[in-house]
Amino acid sequence: MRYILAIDQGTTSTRAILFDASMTPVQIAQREFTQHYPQAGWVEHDPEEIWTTTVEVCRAALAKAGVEADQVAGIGITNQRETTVIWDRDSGTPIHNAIVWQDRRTAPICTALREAGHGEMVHARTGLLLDPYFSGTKVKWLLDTVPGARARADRGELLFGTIDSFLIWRLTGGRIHATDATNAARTLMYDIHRGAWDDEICGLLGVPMAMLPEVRDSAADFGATELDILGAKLPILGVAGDQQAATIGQACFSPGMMKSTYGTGCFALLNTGATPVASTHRMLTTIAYQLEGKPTYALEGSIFIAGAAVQWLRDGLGIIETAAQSGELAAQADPGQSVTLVPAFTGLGAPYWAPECRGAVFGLTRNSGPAEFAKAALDSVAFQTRDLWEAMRADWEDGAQVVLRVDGGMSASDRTMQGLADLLGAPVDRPVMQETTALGAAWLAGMRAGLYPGMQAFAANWALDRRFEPVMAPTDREAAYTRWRRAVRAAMAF
Ligand SMILES: Nc1ncnc2c1ncn2[C@@H]1O[C@H](COP(=O)(O)OP(=O)(O)O)[C@@H](O)[C@H]1O
Ligand SMILES: O=P(O)(O)OC[C@H](O)CO
Repeated sequence: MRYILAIDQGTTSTRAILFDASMTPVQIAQREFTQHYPQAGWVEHDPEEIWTTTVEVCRAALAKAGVEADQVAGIGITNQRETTVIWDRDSGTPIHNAIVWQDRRTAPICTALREAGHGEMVHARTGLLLDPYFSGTKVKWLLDTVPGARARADRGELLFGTIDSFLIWRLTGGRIHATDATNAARTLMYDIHRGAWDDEICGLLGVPMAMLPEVRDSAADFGATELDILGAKLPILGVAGDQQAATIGQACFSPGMMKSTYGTGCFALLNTGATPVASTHRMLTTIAYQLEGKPTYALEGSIFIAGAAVQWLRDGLGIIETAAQSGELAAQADPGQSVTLVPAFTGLGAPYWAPECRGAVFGLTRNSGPAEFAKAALDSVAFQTRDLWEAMRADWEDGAQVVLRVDGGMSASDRTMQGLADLLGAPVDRPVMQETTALGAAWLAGMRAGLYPGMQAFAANWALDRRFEPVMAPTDREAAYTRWRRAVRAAMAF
């Protein structure tokens, strides 16, 4: 029997999932790691902890499955995107903690670039907006702030990478400095049309191009692991950012297919085919995957708070003990109240891009209590998705035909998924296979290894668990959505 090992290095935990030759997950190991919040709005990870948890989970998944490393045909890596690491080329030692995608410290750099009139050029080339979310301004901050960093970077001593690159560098014993096109597309330094790093943007950010990894296809040869790490030299054959890997795992291979993943945040990607679509509604243009040198593009809407609103009910307000209780509590809400939560705890992402905005609750009465807060939190996820849905369908000519597939921890909530279908006025499909992100990475590697089938056979494997059909009256739907839009405007004005 031969296997594929998928590494899923996420924002809060590192996981390894072992898939067998029929693409079935047979074993999983997971480790949470420390979140560092040095100041309000700052989020860091220790790259050494990311590395040690990665090695631990790989070893643990193999050991629990009783599988020897030499039975593994290849490794696929998928990762939290945008999170930025800079390390020393010789020692492999990071010069600072990783700056996480959620970190807002570079908002002033973004404002300065925008005020200097660079926004349109950056958007046209990278498909992204000048927001602290993306890696480029994080690299600039590190080079400007860590003593001696810029001089070392200029001398060619330092390397930049997103988490995939850092893991590839470590796994291959410092031999390969590479990334894939989906991760490169999140850095703010990569021209998604030319498929090349952009020297003008790198110049604006003061990033020497020698620091940047080589960009490869998502299914490609990324070198082999050092023998002593897992007990065999295993080829790394697939790499993709986690939201792109989920798009692949959901088999959204045709234009018009959209996936939305509900974890801490929510990330929706709409496959738009071989031609990039420039958004006029503040969506991002990104690369869904790149195979045999050909990029397939997507429109993306990124929302920072989805399941995190449920965590807030649990940890902040203490009104539920488990995430799953949120649905039961919300079901008890008074239908006569319209309590609306704008969960802008870390600013608002797409389509508002308002890093300074903060959360707000509207429509409270003397009778508003835990049930109304729970309902408002779950509804906020559907409202935010509706914002993306409207923007993407307006951006894309065949918008009326979009098919939506959902996944992520919060898609387990039937109430939230029904609310979503109601608010979109469109069906929502939830697959049987919930490990879509790991599956996407595994498929890239397994296909490259010759163990897994090609795209069409893989797509035929996708199986529906449940379709949620809209049942809400259209007038109620539009009234609710209008209330949400008003609430967002008010929160932003505050
Ligand atoms: N049954 C549920 N109802 C509502 N929210 C849920 C439910 N189960 C999980 N969640 C939420 O989903 C999130 C976890 O999803 P996951 O995909 O593991 O996230 P991530 O990969 O971002 O850590 C948590 O924020 C949690 O609050
Ligand atoms: O690690 P996740 O699942 O929260 O995903 C993070 C995204 O890739 C950020 O863009």
